[in-house]
Amino acid sequence: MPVHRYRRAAPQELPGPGTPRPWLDQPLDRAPLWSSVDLRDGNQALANPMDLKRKRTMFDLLVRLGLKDIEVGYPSAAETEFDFVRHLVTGGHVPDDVVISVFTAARPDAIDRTFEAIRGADRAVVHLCHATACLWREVVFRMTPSEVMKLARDGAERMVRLADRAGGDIRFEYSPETFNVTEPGFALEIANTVAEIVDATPERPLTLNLPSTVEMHAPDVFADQIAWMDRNLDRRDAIILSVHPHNDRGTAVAAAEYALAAGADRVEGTLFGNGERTGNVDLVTLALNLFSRGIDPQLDLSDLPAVRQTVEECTEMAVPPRHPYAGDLVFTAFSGTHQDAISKGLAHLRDQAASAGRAPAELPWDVPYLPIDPQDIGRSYEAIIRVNSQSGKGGIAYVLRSGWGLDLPVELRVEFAAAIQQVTNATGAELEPQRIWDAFRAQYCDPGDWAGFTAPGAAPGTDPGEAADALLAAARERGVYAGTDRLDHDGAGPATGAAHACYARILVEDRPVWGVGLGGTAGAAAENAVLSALHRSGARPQDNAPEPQPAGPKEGTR
Ligand SMILES: CC(=O)SCCNC(=O)CCNC(=O)[C@H](O)C(C)(C)COP(=O)(O)OP(=O)(O)OC[C@H]1O[C@@H](n2cnc3c(N)ncnc32)[C@H](O)[C@@H]1OP(=O)(O)O
Ligand SMILES: CC(C)C(=O)C(=O)O
Repeated sequence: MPVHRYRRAAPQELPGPGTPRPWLDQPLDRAPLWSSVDLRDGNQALANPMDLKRKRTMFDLLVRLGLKDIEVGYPSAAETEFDFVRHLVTGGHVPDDVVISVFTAARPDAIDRTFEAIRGADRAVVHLCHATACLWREVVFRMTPSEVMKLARDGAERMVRLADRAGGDIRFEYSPETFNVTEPGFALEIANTVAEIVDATPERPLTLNLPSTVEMHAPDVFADQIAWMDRNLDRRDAIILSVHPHNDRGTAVAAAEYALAAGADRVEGTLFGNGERTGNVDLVTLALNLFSRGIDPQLDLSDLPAVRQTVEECTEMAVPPRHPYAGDLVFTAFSGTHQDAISKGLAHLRDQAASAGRAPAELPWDVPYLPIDPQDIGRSYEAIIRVNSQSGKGGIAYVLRSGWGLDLPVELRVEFAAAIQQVTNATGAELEPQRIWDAFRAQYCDPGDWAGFTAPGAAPGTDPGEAADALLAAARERGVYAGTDRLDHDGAGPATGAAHACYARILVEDRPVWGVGLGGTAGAAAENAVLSALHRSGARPQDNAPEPQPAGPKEGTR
């Protein structure tokens, strides 16, 4: 690896050692101002940029989620971009509490076209942007620092002139693109200059947006850069300090969280982090990180699967299975010990709720391995536990409980889990819940040759213990000597097609054998359980039975 080709970044100097760095030890305690750039930064990174219909779908979604600050496009870049802004402005599609912003490069033609796009708007933000870092100045613009300063000046002055003429409440955003790799003194000077030109005041603040256009530093270094700007800007009270983290190092979320704690007021990002290269900071993750710590994110993410579906349709890109909060697998455990802990945690929550006379959803969430309750964001418990060779009895029992309402006795769980592990070891693949259920029924709920065997004179609806004893007594008449070792009965879930379940362990020549029965009554379930156990034991009813031998039934333990 040619490591010599890369340089270590000089960290941002903050005055004096021991200067407080609240981002290192003070967690966020409120939601920031959110700004979505899905329709601009997200859109410009798509293979097929959104057409008008997809843009509108995305816009409506952002509004529904509660975004009040939405960058809707780059009107001078393409026809669709321009037309979409006109569609929103002339159609009156921007709700009263939402402000749209439009992006422009610092070029006179681009700025003019941007103002054409928002003509007639009651209010809008014009977002001026150009790179400021040395590499961009020298290689891309081929300009000196003072020429780049002039680019900013000219752009800002032109915006102010056009805004004066436009009428409406037009405000400004300025982004020194590549801020994070710009010399801090130059970034500060150019930001102060723009704030002065637009005459930023607390009543009409400038949004100063500081991007890590290409994320190059660790999150704490970015936070130091933000803190330094926060502490040194001339008109800090007239500035909405915004960050725009990209995710090249995979730390955009951490960088945004630190930057907010370091003094930023606002964060620009996209849903699920779509954007250039590795993407923009993911607003969903940021918001749900706040939510998971008991802070109202001020965004409605209560139906995250629907949000994801719309975003996938608009971007034509899939959210990966491990994506925080939204991915298919992020609330799923395959591994046995995790499954065991999750199912115990869920049962504990249910028990707590029952004893408090409340619904589980009303209690504080504290379930091992699950940072939030999937149901709080519109996800279900269905896929929490999936079974493969890494799974254990807890997970398998969970599948039968959640899908079929069967709560297996612990010893039966162990036995059945061993059978399932043989299958998963052999196939090396996941076993779907339906196949687990099929295997369970085939193994434990089949009376085989004993089907239709009845105890003479047994009344329907008999008590389960009596029903089992009566059947075993009848079996003795047919030469099969067995006694009940254990009998547990319980309700069964609707998916079983029966109201009752019974788990019978009988002793056949001192050999314990489990059988499971389902039935419309507890007695019928017990009979079916005993018959299945008899069948599993290998014993067959004989027509000419020898003398019956007594067998001592024992009490059930549940
Ligand atoms: C960090 C960001 O995300 S910034 C937003 C980037 N978004 C996009 O690029 C998507 C929209 N597309 C564009 O911007 C297109 O490049 C267009 C259509 C607007 C312009 O296209 P073209 O006029 O053909 O220019 P092209 O993109 O090839 O070249 C860029 C030129 O603009 C200059 N430039 C680049 N960024 C800026 C800027 N922010 N302000 C002023 N000039 C800029 C470059 O130096 C270059 O100048 P040169 O021709 O003198 O060398
Ligand atoms: C325009 C700016 C904010 C940007 O998108 C970036 O620097 O990544």
